Amino acid sequence: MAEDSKCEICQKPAPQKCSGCHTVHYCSKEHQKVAWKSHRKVCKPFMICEDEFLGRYLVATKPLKPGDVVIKEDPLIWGPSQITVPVCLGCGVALSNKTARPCQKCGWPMCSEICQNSPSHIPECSYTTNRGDKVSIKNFNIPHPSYQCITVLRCLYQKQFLSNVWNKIQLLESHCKERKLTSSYQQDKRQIVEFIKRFFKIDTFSEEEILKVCGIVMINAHEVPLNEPPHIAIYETTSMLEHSCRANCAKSFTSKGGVLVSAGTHIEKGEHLSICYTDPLWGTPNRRHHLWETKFFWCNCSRCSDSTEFGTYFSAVRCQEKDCKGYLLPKSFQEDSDLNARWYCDVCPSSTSSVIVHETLDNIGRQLNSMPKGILNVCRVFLRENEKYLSPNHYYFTDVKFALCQLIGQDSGLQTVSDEEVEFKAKLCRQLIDMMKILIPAEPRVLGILLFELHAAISEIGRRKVEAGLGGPDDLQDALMVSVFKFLWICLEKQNSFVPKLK
Ligand SMILES: C[S@@+](CC[C@H](N)C(=O)[O-])C[C@H]1O[C@@H](n2cnc3c(N)ncnc32)[C@H](O)[C@@H]1O
Repeated sequence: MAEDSKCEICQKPAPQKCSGCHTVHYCSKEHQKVAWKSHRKVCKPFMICEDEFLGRYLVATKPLKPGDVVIKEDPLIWGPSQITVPVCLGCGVALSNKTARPCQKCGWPMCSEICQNSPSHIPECSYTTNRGDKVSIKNFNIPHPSYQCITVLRCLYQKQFLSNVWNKIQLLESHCKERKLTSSYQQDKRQIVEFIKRFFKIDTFSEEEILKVCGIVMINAHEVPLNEPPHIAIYETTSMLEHSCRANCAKSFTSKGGVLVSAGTHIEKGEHLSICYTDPLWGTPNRRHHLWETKFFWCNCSRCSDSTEFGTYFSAVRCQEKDCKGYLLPKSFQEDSDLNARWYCDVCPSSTSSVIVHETLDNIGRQLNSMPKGILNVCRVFLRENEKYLSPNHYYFTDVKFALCQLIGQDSGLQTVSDEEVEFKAKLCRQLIDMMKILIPAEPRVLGILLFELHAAISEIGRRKVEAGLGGPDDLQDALMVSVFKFLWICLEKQNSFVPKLK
């Protein structure tokens, strides 16, 4: 017990602390129960911190294990993506000539009367009604420009009518200063500011205010893949999570658009909580540029700071010196954009200009993009042809191997595939799983898919052994149980909220 731990209720010495947040103490179970009614609203396994470099971020207040729920919350605001085909503004589902019915008040196409009356639709509905003319949308097959301003408009509506929500939104990072220098800022000026002022005839908000909200949406909105097309949402706490290319938390969404953030690794008390804002299976230069272009920071996370990416050589190319088995990497990816930067071999003294390495990588990337998808042989040829240039775990290879291990046996069933092919599938899955555990341990979907494919291959190998009289049914059962268990464990997410136990 910390010397000054006092009971929240009676201020007597408190030997026990709340196991939910580890930040409040009680003298007894009884007093914890008394406090729970109000404490449950603030009991969270993290605290909000702030510094000049990161802005606000979250820090664990107690050790967390994989699967522990960290945040569960509904959006502050949700709306359509900036570029979208016409969608229902009540539920986000894509509309067609057959399913769309105009809102009787404002004309925006909706999917049902329930959605027409949904609270989410109030902002654009009331601004359109005040404007006088109804909206008329006839073409449902192509992106419609009118939707570009909806999410921004929904935020601005909060400023006018719901100050408690607005107070939370306006605290979020907007990167106005950095955005001013970008083409997307000029585009937002033309397409969103002008539209709000001309079409909706709204004068309440200044150009600066509207552009700040555009920035808040760009920096903080999460894509919610519940429908096709996905919608976007801003969350009060989840939007404060910092980024890491080797994140320790994973996010998923409830069927109503709420977000659930859970620990993806063992997290120590005092550790920063993070999610990955970009595609963690892109190479380091691409991830870092994407983060700069969309979120305005150069990532210096533990993965970006180690050019070998924890010894996986995920972004490395092979040294081309005769008989050398080494890999080339820059001293640091932070300096790789420098025109004079070089990539150095980890075995021999040679080095190559970064410009030449990137040219080679761009060529291979173009080859990969133009490849027909879903064809086993095409994948194999790609791996064979580029073996001499890329490290075995290279991100281009990872992409193709990930496709390959799903493709083997996909068409006509694994039973029809040769023994070598099934063994190859199992080997690929194991290689990828080992690497993903190092690179992206909190990413349950990728690991889940790989474990599922591995389980299919192991089960087929076992079936063949039993059929040939080479292995006992116990071997098969064991192999299956291990992989099925792992797969289920990864996929399950705890969603219960309960009174935390006293420790
Ligand atoms: C979604 S917001 C996170 C919340 C934000 N810190 C705030 O105070 O509102 C994303 C912004 O946080 C900062 N940020 C997040 N992760 C970062 C990281 N790993 N390194 C540097 N800045 C980061 C960047 O300014 C980024 O644009």
